[in-house]
Amino acid sequence: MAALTRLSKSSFSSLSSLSRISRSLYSGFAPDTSSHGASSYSPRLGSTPNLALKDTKDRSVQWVFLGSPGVGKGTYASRLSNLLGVPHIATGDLVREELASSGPLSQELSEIVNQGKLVSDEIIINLLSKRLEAGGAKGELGFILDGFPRTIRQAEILEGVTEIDLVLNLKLREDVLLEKCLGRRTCSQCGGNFNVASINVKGANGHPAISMAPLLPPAHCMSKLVTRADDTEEVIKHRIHVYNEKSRPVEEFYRSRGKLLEFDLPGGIPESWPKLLEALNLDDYKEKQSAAA
Ligand SMILES: Nc1ncnc2c1ncn2[C@@H]1O[C@H](COP(=O)(O)OP(=O)(O)O)[C@@H](O)[C@H]1O
Repeated sequence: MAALTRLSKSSFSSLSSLSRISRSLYSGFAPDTSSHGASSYSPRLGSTPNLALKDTKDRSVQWVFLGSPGVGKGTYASRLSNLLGVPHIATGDLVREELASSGPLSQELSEIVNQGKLVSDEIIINLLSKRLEAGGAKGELGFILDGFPRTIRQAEILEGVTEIDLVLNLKLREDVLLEKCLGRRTCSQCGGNFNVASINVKGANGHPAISMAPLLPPAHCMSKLVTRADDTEEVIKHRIHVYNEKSRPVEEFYRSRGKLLEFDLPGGIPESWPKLLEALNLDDYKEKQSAAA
């Protein structure tokens, strides 16, 4: 009980700080339609008939990416962030930065992350608030959030402070998720993310066959590849379990608000990226942008 009171008190202060940051982030800036054209953008509604998008004239997109560990949230969020000119904010990256900083939280975080558990809502809200504040100071507008919200409580806090336009739910078979996580590598020098897994899974139980070529690094990164400490088989399985238990309900949270766009990945990047752009009604986005310029 005492812990609950403590959590709600501290979450309240984090919430007001996120709220304050969010307000300062979106007020006082002139809309910049030159780089991202958000004012004219609205996804096709095919698979989500109730998707009701806010008119985003005064700011850029505010999207959330959901999906199990290993599904490719980072890959596609980062590509879309480049395309739309909005920051890709991954709370997993914020946690890893904090871990690497050897700050006061790093020991506590490393134990939680390396066991595949979720960091407390309070810590995550704090890290995210700081990131949004830094972005606000640089004039960032809009965001693509990856890995947040991961609990209903985080979703409620986010809903209390700002409007989310679209929630993209990326989906992939669970056996493929495990292989993909085991194949993840990062270049310790340039920070690039790669995947050495070569996936060829036959169709079974109503699931179609799926093939994904590895995403190999350039030769100069090859000798500098590292594996995340939490990408061991045991920890990945636990993270997938935690996702199903704690984060799956977040899908329903947004589905019931008509904001969820489901996307089944048909394969690797070459097959999935064009189909994703099509699902988001962004397939001719670049052409429209240059025609309007
Ligand atoms: N929104 C969040 N809430 C709680 N913990 C989080 C959140 N985002 C990231 N984390 C922590 O950081 C770890 C790594 O996150 P992430 O890079 O998103 O991994 P993945 O999606 O591959 O599981 C998570 O296992 C969790 O411990």
